[in-house]
Amino acid sequence: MSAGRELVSPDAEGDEHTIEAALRPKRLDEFIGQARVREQLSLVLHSALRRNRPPDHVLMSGAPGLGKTTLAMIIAAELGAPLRVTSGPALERAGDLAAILSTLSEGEVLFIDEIHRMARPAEEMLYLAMEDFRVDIVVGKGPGATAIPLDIAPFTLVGATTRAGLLPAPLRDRFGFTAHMDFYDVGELERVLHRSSRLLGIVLPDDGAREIARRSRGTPRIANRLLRRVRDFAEVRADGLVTRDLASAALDLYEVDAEGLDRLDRAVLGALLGKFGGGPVGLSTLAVAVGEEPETVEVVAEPFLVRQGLLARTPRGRVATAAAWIHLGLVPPPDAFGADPRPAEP
Ligand SMILES: Nc1ncnc2c1ncn2[C@@H]1O[C@H](COP(=O)(O)OP(=O)(O)OP(=O)(O)O)[C@@H](O)[C@H]1O
Repeated sequence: MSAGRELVSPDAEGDEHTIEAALRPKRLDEFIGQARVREQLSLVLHSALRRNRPPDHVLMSGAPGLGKTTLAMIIAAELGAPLRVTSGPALERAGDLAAILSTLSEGEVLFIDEIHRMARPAEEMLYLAMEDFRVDIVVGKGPGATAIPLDIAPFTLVGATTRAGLLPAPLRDRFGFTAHMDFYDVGELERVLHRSSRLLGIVLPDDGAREIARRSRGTPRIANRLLRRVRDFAEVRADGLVTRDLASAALDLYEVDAEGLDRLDRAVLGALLGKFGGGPVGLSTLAVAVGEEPETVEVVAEPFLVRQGLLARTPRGRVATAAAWIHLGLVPPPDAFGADPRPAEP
């Protein structure tokens, strides 16, 4: 993987997990942005605390790196409850989930990341556990198999998914509250950066913070990562002060462009324009053209490109907008998606 690609990938890599843990807000009032989600969640949690009951199960959906894991930890901290963490791909068999559910303590928060990737038998076991705090342990095989019901302690499930649309309806319906996490705006990312720079001991003037925030793809994880790379650059090439010009030079070096597009984003747009005349083209064809998995293009690149108004999803396939042509320094054809249909002024 190239340096540029790693830098703006929204997934955490290597030592980053340790640094992320140190930078995570621990309580709801430290959590920046997502105002609506914060307010809704605060009500859910406080009313549960008043009733002295575990709150409803919570589903969080949104792109990688927006703070879903952080919020799950905050939920447990606000409830004063222990937290158990697992992920959909780790739950291959019903027994994997039964082992966790049967050892939960009362009120514990169970966080399942990537819940849409859980295997079917585990998913079915989860329905009953969420609704009735019960699991059926199947003993034996074939016609002689019997299900032994086992009560489990009332718990709160917090599920996270980058693809809410892939969750089967019976699972989605069992969550009492769904938090839709959106990309952060530049102002919110500036606050994330100021907070992180204080924790990391980096001197970050406002204009430097703004420049990094603008290029962070609306994602706190990327903002924190760019901050560290810009800090390295500032220490080696300057006096450590992260000014706007310095941030801009550092991020140019790392191939993060002025709108925060990374190599994959530019490859997707470049293929769309260069190979398919702006589209429409199907997701898998586009993914093959850039040498990536369709899921990577769909989950990592597309949501940001759509949000930036550079790509549109249409019933006939992916289409580059007029703004995409302009972003890559090209002249959009008159029939480009989103082009102004009026003739130019004489
Ligand atoms: N609202 C926020 N305020 C401050 N920092 C945040 C916020 N949201 C996320 N972060 C920072 O971004 C990093 C990534 O967040 P987190 O791991 O919670 O994302 P995620 O959505 O769970 O990602 P993934 O789905 O890829 O695991 C954390 O280190 C955290 O410090």
